[in-house]
Amino acid sequence: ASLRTEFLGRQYENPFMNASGVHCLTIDELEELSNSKAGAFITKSSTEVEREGNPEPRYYSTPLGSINSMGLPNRGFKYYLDYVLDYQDKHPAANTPFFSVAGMSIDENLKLLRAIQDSAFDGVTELNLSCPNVPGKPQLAYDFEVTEELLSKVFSFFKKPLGVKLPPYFDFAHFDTAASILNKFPLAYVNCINSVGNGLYVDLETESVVIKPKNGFGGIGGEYVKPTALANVRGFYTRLNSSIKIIGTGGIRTGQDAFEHLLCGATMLQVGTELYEEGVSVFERLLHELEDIMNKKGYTSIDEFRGKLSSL
Ligand SMILES: CC(C)(C)CCc1c(C(=O)O)[nH]c(=O)[nH]c1=O
Repeated sequence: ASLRTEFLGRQYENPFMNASGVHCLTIDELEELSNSKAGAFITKSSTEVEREGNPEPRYYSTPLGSINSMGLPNRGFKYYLDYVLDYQDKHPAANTPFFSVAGMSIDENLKLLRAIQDSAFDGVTELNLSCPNVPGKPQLAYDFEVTEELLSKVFSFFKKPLGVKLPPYFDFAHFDTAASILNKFPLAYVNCINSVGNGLYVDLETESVVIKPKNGFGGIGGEYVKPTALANVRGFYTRLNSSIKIIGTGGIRTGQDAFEHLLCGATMLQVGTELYEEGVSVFERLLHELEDIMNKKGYTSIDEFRGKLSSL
């Protein structure tokens, strides 16, 4: 079986990549991804100015996944733009890494995207819509009016391939409303899902939370979130114009999880918690496990089953 994947007119050896935020903060980490079996990779969401992020502990592994409140630590926009432009020069034949942006305000997002538009960057840009809104209002992607306003402004000048990273939705009315807004724009893809917001993990022995920021509240990843991730992949796959592709993120720990995301309609697959736990060798394991499942089922390519989930 072949895992070759076409995405936005580019050919990838396989659909696997890191989830933004995991193993992609420094050039060393990015280079390790570049030299791994991952089919593609993406930078940590960046802001204009370097950020230290929240006090530690801010990430905690649990038996079933992870909880994090990193606080958007990153080396600053220029660090990552310099890296991807240098990568383009050094690897002219390879696919350029994806570039993730998470401004702390609408204006900052517009400023960063304008800089990308005006640069020589020829890759794919991911706009993290889990970025904060004005205090007292929910994250951007849960504020439909502001999301539509932002995307209208973005697409008035941004002409390079752009996807959006979405938090999970849990109500069909939200799937419908979000999809009706996203369908208005020439988006390259939606990436479902970001971590499940504001979970809480309790340590029985210490009778305390396990991360310092936000009194222990943080985004949940790993096995906990796979059913929600699959629902969001499927929910948008069945609602969006076929020109808007899906990246599946959330709960991918085995080749089986990867197969399920593809069956629900995903094209690329992002790995977060499992990559954090296992390191970049996770990609070799995942692609072999996915290949084995495809061989057992008699599939020679992913196109034969992508999106073909049956209803009963
Ligand atoms: C939550 C934000 C800090 C606004 C964005 C960065 C981010 C973080 C983070 O840097 O805390 N963690 C996640 O699981 N997803 C994210 O999108």
